[in-house]
Amino acid sequence: APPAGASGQAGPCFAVEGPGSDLVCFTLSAGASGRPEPRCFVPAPGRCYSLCVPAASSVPMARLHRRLQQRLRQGPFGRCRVLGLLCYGAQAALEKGFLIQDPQGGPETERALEELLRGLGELPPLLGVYEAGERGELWQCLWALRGAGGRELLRRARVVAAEEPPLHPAVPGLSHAAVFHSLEAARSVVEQCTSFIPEATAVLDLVDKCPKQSKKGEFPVIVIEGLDATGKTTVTQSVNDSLNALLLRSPPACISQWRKTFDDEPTLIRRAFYALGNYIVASEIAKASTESPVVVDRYWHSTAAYAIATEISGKVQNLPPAHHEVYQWPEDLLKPDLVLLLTVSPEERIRRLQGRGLEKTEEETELEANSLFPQKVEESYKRMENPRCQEVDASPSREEVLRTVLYLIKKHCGSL
Ligand SMILES: Nc1ncnc2c1ncn2[C@@H]1O[C@H](COP(=O)(O)OP(=O)(O)O)[C@@H](O)[C@H]1O
Ligand SMILES: Nc1ccn([C@@H]2O[C@H](COP(=O)(O)OP(=O)(O)O)[C@@H](O)[C@H]2O)c(=O)n1
Repeated sequence: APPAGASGQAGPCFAVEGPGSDLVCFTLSAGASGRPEPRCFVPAPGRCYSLCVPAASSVPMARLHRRLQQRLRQGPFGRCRVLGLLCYGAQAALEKGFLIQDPQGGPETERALEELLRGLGELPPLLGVYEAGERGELWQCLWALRGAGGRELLRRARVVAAEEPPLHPAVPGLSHAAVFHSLEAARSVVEQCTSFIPEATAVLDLVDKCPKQSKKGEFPVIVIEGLDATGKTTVTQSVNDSLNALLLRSPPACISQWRKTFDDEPTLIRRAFYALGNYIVASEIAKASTESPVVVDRYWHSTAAYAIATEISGKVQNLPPAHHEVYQWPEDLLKPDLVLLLTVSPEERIRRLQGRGLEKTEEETELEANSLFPQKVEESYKRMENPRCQEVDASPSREEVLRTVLYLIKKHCGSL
């Protein structure tokens, strides 16, 4: 049965993300009874706060979430621990936000949060304040900020522990917020960005110049996928030489100069950019495959696997189950003949990363630091369907990996 909130109606549930691999879940109860509160997230004698915004696939909300995230890293919040928070529930749509743990308590953090919220415009997010009761029980007060420095208490309810939901709360929203299954869906997100990202117009112009519904030519199209430093560049280049093929990559060169700009944007916008890149590459593949075999370094599977792994916090088991819609190839995107997934052990991958010694992006650093992340990317790759990824052990020597890859290409694509 759904939990009863202070109003007696079905209330929201919350999932605190990290720092461990498990979600800490809680819900609200009007009465004094119920299971014990999840102690772990309120540091005694400190205080704890929450902020949430709708996680709908709306550009303004995605930017608001990003803005809050950036502000919570600065100034008066420096002493606080900020954790991801998902608010989900019986009827309500998913909300995403933050749990802010202030180890010292005191009025400064609350004041700073109020100030932050008042600076956000007309309808700022609600502020949740968590405090211990007389018998050590935990209460959540939900405040709406009003004009002239006032605020209104919307609800006061007991915080009680809840079971982790069978499906990670972010899973149902993935197809709208991070994994795009049509050109139109990705295009409309980037279109909403033209007023504040000038490069968005240039990306859309390039996309609109591509012929719609590109069809593959008669030559085979082979995609090479895998985590960073598994050997994709090495393999694609040598396969290319051996087959006299054309080498393409996603994102394509024509939009690569804007990657940094879009990488700094929230997930919704960032993933829409990479999704559009795949449609541009599709038109390049269509053209090239009428003349020679084509080898592609990363394509839709990368876009989807990285998006899923970044959005789903915690352990590998939190990923959407096999055969979920997020793992299905978009119907309007040109399909390759063969997709090979290069895999190496984590230790070997770190060795290759270090050997290469390039400057690292934020995401790549996370890849190394948080071993759950690459596991989730790789597992997502393995769950992809139609076309699926065929795994290739890429730990042997360069020559041997090339031999295996050429053998598989020959087997699947016939004589070249
Ligand atoms: N089979 C292999 N054995 C040993 N080192 C390899 C092998 N394949 C690639 N490398 C090295 O590992 C590093 C990463 O390879 P690279 O092809 O750049 O990977 P990716 O394109 O997947 O990021 C490079 O320094 C490369 O020379
Ligand atoms: N088709 C693609 C290619 C890259 N990407 C993103 O770009 C990152 C990796 O790109 P990269 O160019 O650094 O990869 P490497 O070929 O250097 O390993 C991933 O973390 C994805 O977030 C994507 O989303 N879709």
